[in-house]
Amino acid sequence: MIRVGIGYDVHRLVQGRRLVLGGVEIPGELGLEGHSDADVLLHAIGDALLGAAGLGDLGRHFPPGDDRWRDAPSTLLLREIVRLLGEAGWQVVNVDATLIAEWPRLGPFREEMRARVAAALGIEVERVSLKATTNEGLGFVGRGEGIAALAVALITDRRGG
Ligand SMILES: Nc1ccn([C@@H]2O[C@H](COP(=O)(O)O)[C@@H](O)[C@H]2O)c(=O)n1
Ligand SMILES: C[C@@]1(CO)OP(=O)(O)OP(=O)(O)OC[C@H]1O
Repeated sequence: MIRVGIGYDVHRLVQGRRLVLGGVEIPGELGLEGHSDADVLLHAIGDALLGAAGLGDLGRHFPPGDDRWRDAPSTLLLREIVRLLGEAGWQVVNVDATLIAEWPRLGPFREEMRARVAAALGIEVERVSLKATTNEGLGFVGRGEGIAALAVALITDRRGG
């Protein structure tokens, strides 16, 4: 059995917050607002994995009112999601995600992000694909008010997937 899931997330760019994307802190004046570290890329990947397994979404497992997740690294959330999938008999085959942001450019950070995502998921880095696009100056992403991310994940119940 294999199953596929999709994830989407958005966080607002604000002053006075760290910018963490794909588990990597990116220097700059603006960061993402949220209850956790607001790593929008990892949240999209986490939702895709939960969706593939039919296990709901991030808010179900990590409620925003719960102090345990305040400023929590989203790599921790991903590890917990992989644990939940494992309990249900699933393992990750691959993930593919797209960052939608005018800034920062993904290029300089892509390989470090892939390595961190792969480590959090417990899979080889070759199974993690990270891409980016701008929003061509359009809408809230285009105005630099926020960053969005989309992800797709494939999971299997077979060892070695
Ligand atoms: N935050 C981003 C956005 C884009 N890129 C790279 O630029 C290419 C062109 O983007 P367009 O939105 O103009 O199509 C895109 O394919 C990415 O390679 C990026 O690295 N980081
Ligand atoms: C990750 C959680 C954890 O409290 O909070 P946020 O960092 O605000 O992220 P979001 O994607 O808005 O919602 C999911 C939450 O469960």
